[in-house]
Amino acid sequence: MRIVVAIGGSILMKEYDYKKFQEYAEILRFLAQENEIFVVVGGGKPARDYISIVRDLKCGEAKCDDIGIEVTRLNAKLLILALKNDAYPSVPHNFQEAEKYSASGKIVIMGGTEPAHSTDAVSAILAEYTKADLLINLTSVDGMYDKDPTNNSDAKLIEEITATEMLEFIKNKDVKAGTYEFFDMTAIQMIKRSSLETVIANGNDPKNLLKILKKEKLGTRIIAK
Ligand SMILES: Nc1ncnc2c1ncn2[C@@H]1O[C@H](COP(=O)(O)OP(=O)(O)O)[C@@H](O)[C@H]1O
Ligand SMILES: O=c1ccn([C@@H]2O[C@H](COP(=O)(O)OP(=O)(O)O)[C@@H](O)[C@H]2O)c(=O)[nH]1
Repeated sequence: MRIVVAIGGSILMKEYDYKKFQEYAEILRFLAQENEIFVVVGGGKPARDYISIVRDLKCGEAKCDDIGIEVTRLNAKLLILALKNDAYPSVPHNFQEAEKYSASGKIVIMGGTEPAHSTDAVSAILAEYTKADLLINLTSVDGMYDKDPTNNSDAKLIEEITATEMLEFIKNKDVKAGTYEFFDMTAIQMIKRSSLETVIANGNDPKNLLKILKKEKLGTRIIAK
């Protein structure tokens, strides 16, 4: 299968330590034996720290996004280093390069591409661009909830949701650099228009990737309609 995996920056850069990169490298290496794998890496707290400096410098949101992209690319480079020869050595700047690099047979790891969306959108566009069979979005919570589970103890996990319902749910969310809340509009629109089989799950345990591929009931499944 051809699989695009989005790993939230809040997962890889939670503790600023090598262990999570190493754990993901092992799981991705195993999956790559039977599947074609693309990974899109987010920015996490480092991205937000840099973005806040650019914002304070009054450079505008697009320049904030630009710096955020640089951080996602740095995080992608760290995962490439953890994967050693199993990953393509360069971080693609765009989807054409990502597809070209995958011809090497190695795992392609990318970060952001251009302003005004998040790496969730990059992973959905990449999945459409490469006609992937599955898009997996690994985040810091178990999936999509009916409200932010970090601030609401009574938040309930949504096991299945249509892309249309998701668009309705997030339509008033903030789209400033660094705050593409939970899942961004572009990502959902791509999932819908390309009928991308999509699962959102908790990436704190990399082994959840294996459970998803074994079709275990996990996280939130997005029905692309
Ligand atoms: N409806 C929701 N369902 C799940 N998480 C949500 C929701 N609304 C807001 N969030 C917040 O979104 C966070 C995950 O998004 P984000 O911090 O961007 O992580 P990632 O690094 O995966 O992109 C969660 O920690 C949660 O607090
Ligand atoms: O294609 C992209 C990817 C990322 N970003 C910027 O980089 C930040 C970090 O990316 P993301 O939010 O996806 O990281 P994560 O949510 O995983 O921390 C985003 O908030 C945007 O400001 C962007 O402008 N274009």
